[in-house]
This record gives sequence, structure tokens and C-alpha cells, in this order.
Amino acid sequence: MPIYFYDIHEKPFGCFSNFSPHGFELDGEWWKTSEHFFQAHKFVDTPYLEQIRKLPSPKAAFDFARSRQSDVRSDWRMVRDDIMRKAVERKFQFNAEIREILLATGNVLLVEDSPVDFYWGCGSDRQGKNMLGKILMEVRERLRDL
Ligand SMILES: Nc1c(N[C@@H]2O[C@H](COP(=O)(O)O)[C@@H](O)[C@H]2O)[nH]c(=O)[nH]c1=O
Repeated sequence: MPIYFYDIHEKPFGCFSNFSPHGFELDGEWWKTSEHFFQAHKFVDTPYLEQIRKLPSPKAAFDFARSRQSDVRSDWRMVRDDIMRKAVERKFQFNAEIREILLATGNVLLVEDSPVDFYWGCGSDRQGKNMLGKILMEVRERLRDL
């Protein structure tokens, strides 16, 4: 049975969402959530990166980036998976309690059950790409081998 996650309040797997409140240090800065890191890195050579880093919530980071769509770096589609990988891996390296939750899922399929996102999640028909689930499974593999 796959594990479907999305809502951060749903235990125990809500912590797999990028909106979960598990911060980490990365590139010499503190990031409140992996969503902050991901959304901030849509921008280069603008103050937006730092502005997003300081926003109080992942939803605020998401909304800020959405509202500046025309300033998103032109190579975003080429780099977004690597940026997501970097944020998610660090989040689970840094937070031992959720690392244990991830490792305890063994080899079970992880799926971001977003009703609207067919790239990071599975979308409303559950046929989407599920890139976030795939990245979590990759990270799980790497952390297991440490
Ligand atoms: N929108 C959303 C989540 N989806 C997250 O939104 C991000 C996709 O952003 P973008 O590439 O800009 O469309 C990505 O991190 C995905 O996991 N998750 C949640 O818990 N709650 C939300 O409300």
C-alpha cells in the first residue's frame, strides 16, 4: 500500500510535505522549511531570495514566488529537481525525528497526494509525475546507506 501524504497536520507522514515546520541550515543560512528554500531559489540576482527566506510561513513563500512568476530564472525547469533534492535531503539530515519516520517506511511507495499538482504530486487523477515522492524515496535510499 502506497503512503499518500499532503496535509502537514496528518500524522505521522505530514512531515514529508515541504510545508512541514522542519527547518535546517543550508549554504550558511537558516531555512524555516524546505518550501522556503525551494521557492527562494526560483530567483537569482534579485533581493527576492533573501526576502523569501525571511517570510514567516511556507505559504507566504509560495505565494510570494507565485506573484513574481515573470522574474523566475529562465533555467528553472532545468534546475528545479536538483534544488528540491538538495532541500529535501538536508531537511531529513538535519531533523533526526523525521529521518526515522522516513527510514521506517522501508521501500513503500511515497506519493504527494496533491489534488492540483501533477508535477511534484500525483494530481487529482493520481497519475501525475510525483516528483516530490520520487525525491523522498531517493533521499530515503541515500540516508539508509549512511
Ligand atoms: N501547494 C502545496 C504543496 N505543494 C508544494 O508546492 C510546491 C510546488 O510549487 P510550484 O513548483 O511553485 O508549483 C512543492 O513544494 C509542492 O510540494 N504542499 C503543501 O503541503 N501545501 C500546499 O498548499
